[in-house]
Amino acid sequence: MSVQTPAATPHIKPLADIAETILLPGDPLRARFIAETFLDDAVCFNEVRGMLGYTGTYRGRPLSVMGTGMGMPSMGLYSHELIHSFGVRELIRVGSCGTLSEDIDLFDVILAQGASTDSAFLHQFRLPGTYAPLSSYRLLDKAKQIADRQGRPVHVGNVLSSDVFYDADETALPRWAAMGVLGVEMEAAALFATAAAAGVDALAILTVSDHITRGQAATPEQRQTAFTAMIDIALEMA
Ligand SMILES: O=P(O)(O)O[C@H]1O[C@H](CO)[C@@H](O)[C@H]1O
Ligand SMILES: O=c1cc[nH]c(=O)[nH]1
Repeated sequence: MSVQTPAATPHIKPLADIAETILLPGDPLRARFIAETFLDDAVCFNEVRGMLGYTGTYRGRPLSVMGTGMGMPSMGLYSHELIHSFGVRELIRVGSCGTLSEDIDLFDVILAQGASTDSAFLHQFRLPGTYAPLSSYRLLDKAKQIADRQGRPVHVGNVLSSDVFYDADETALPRWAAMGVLGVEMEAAALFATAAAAGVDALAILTVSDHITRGQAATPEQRQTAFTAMIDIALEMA
């Protein structure tokens, strides 16, 4: 199902319909790569601020893909507009992350069951305690089943959505890792909370681009294009 795209929002001027299911990489060039490489009949639906978005089909099913930029505020505003102004119902982040785990290797895939955070983003909901942003169990279970069917091993668990890429406190990440956090990225918690507040489904599928304790890192080109395992799982979610 695709929805008719109404008026523009401050950050999305719809040039075409947006599907009810959307893949959300941080990098708009990764969105373009996914659309041009994997979607049939892909048309660009957004160019505002260079935050490229495309709608096409995958195996005959409508699917959109759009960049979100980096960080919780950016994810917060794009996911809000996609849900509330354009009727998107399933939002699947396809991102990169770092890890400190010796059980996880560069380019491994993590399905984020939950996203802990050091961000103040969740304060807007004024909850009298600590909210645990979770992915949609329906989407998580579906992604795990797709990965199993494809014979792709994945890690499933908690990640950290951090406001800080270059953390002045070098003890922070090891302390999160000691709590079993598998990976660190910068958007999933905002996506999960925004989706939960709106009653729609969200998931984050992450590729490990940095092994922080081993000092390994993907190249900028690999961050744009070499995440095929994650993309193969995400495309089947449509
Ligand atoms: O590769 P993306 O999806 O942008 O995700 C990760 O990469 C960026 C940092 O380099 C942050 O956005 C982080 O969450
Ligand atoms: O937020 C991020 C994303 C990729 N790699 C990291 O180390 N951190």
